[in-house]
Amino acid sequence: MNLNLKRLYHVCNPERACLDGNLPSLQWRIRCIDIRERQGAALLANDRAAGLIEFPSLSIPADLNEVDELTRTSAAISWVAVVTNAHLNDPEIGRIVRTRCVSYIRLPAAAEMVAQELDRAYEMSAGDGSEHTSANAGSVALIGACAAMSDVRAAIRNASEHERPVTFIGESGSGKTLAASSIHRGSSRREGPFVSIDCAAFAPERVETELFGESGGEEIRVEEGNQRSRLSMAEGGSLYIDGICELPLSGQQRLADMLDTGARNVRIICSTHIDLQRAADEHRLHARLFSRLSPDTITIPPLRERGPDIRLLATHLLKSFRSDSRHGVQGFSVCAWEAFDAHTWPGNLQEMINRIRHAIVASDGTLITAVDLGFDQTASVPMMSASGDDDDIPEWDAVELAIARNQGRLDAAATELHISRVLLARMLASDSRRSVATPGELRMDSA
Ligand SMILES: Nc1ncnc2c1ncn2[C@@H]1O[C@H](COP(=O)(O)OP(=O)(O)OP(=O)(O)O)[C@@H](O)[C@H]1O
Repeated sequence: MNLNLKRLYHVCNPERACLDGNLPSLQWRIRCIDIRERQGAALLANDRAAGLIEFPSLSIPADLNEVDELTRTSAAISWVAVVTNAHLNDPEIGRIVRTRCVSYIRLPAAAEMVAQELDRAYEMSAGDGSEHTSANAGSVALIGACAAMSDVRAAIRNASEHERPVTFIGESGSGKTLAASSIHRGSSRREGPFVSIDCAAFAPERVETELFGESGGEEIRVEEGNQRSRLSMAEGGSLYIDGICELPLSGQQRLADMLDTGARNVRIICSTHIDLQRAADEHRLHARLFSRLSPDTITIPPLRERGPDIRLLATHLLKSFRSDSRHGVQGFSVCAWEAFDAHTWPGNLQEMINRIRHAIVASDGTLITAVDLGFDQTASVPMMSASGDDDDIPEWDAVELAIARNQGRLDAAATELHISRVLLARMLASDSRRSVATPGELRMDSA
């Protein structure tokens, strides 16, 4: 027996369930939960588990109380709803889907898509919580799977192999400091110090001294208190100069001199949120420093342009911080995902971290909602599902004819109607004329 099977609870009315052909059979141990036989008992998920609620097979509204109770009491399971458009417009189903489920699948849905959604839900489930960590996000690797972040990682790897100054360009909170430290950690200087200075944090007359030390002297002491300059602290390692355009031009000139002569054993990494050419044109970047920095720049994309990485990062951050939760937060609800996707993230990763940390403490359930995350409301956000648009739905007369012509065989009828068998089964299950259906053919085997 394969002990590594993933647990899936399939909640449905087995007589009307239509997903049997579309559930992943490999790697999963599926248990069918007959909604008619449940009497309020919670499902205990000591291990990780995903759950699938097949709404089209249920009696609506009769079964909704049971589903509400089940998802409330079995919140350790990552629930995925299977719905039709009509279900999404039902206020009670909409509430359950938005606040208790981590995602939903709109019928018709391809088997691969169902498997993908269940995998994702399973990854989010926490089981007994043994994998909870309280990692500091500042110490984590640069997370991201989108093409732009793959390019960034490749550029970082490349920059780790040479000693030329590198400049990161990106919005506030997008990950420039983390990327700079990644270069240092990947370079031959990794055993040396990684020192940073935020030029915007000092008054213009102060920042140069902080960076280089007292002018004219040994460039060691920056003030009476024996404090060393950042350059001397970074000796043998890397110096990250955050906000290079905020360094006064005289300081930029000194930095260009230093790079020209190679006088210090310090690798220079800079960052700015504006384009270098523009900064030079506007005389915010010294011409000589511009020619030193411009050959090696790496642009960090804003979070709003990273597509699916937004969910990847949110999931990662939640795992990092959820041990702070009083209620054993397990994941995000559908409305939270929708809010994530709709938001423009002006504060980028830093904003996401702040929102998730706040939500973990604020949440009084096991799923974080849009409101927990500090988003105003959820109603205006359009519902989005993992599945694509519906097939063209055939007229009822055509459905009845096709079923009659094929002696009740749904596969053959669906082929004739040019729709998926799932859609046909769903139409039969959800319409009052479903007496034409042959329920026996739609049975879901329990495992
Ligand atoms: N791709 C990523 N994966 C994981 N964590 C990230 C990623 N990018 C940024 N972070 C985290 O987000 C936070 C903000 O990132 P960081 O400080 O590097 O941004 P920044 O661009 O330097 O911000 P600022 O311009 O305000 O200095 C940090 O805690 C960092 O560890």
